[in-house]
Amino acid sequence: MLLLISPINNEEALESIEGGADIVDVKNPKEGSLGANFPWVISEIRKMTPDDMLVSATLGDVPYKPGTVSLAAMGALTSGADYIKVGLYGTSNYDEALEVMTNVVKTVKSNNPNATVVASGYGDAHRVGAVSPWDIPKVAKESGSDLAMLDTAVKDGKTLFDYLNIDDLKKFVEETHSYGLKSALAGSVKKEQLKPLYDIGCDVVGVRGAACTGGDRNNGKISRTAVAELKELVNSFD
Ligand SMILES: O=C[C@H](O)COP(=O)(O)O
Repeated sequence: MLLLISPINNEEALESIEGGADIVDVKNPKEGSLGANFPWVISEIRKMTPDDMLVSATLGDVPYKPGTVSLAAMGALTSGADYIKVGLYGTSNYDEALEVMTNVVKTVKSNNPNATVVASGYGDAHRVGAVSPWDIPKVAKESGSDLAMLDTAVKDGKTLFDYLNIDDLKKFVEETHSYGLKSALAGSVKKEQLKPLYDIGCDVVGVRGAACTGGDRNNGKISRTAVAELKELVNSFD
């Protein structure tokens, strides 16, 4: 299981790299759960990240505006991201989510066939009127995305496990795998929740809060010690 860590700036990116993250996921929590950061922040982090380490960028908790989101995808790509994550927030159903993702995939793959596209839904989609988490694997598959992901839309201390139990998450991972895609799970994931996610075959776990000082995704900062502890724990499962 790969460890994706979400820094907001160069300083936190360095901590993520030194701590041993597998994927450095540039994000801007001020703009939401999958808030987008600025192109120059993505470029700077790409420059400081070793070539063999993936740099991910979130396009935001995106609206149902396929053209706008496609243009954002192009921006992330040209800024150096290898991994493009789309938070399907403003898409309220399967068709809308598929339309957005199909256009993002077209944009990304026609410019860099090796780049990875992640279709992300939310375990608590019902709280914000977003597309159901159960539609995400099929949206990922039909759009040509590489991963189906779930995070949480509202960061109020509740975790992904407050909305989906381990059997639900297993179903999500298995459906995703049945399409030949990889799965990613996030949402205020705690240290003790890593093993259950590993056991159900989750391919990528996304973390910010648990990698920050005080476990606080907003007021804390990513620390290399916390990242290294998470990484060591994940490695111990193999
Ligand atoms: O992609 C993963 C997110 O950054 C998770 O953040 P969080 O652990 O604070 O919910």
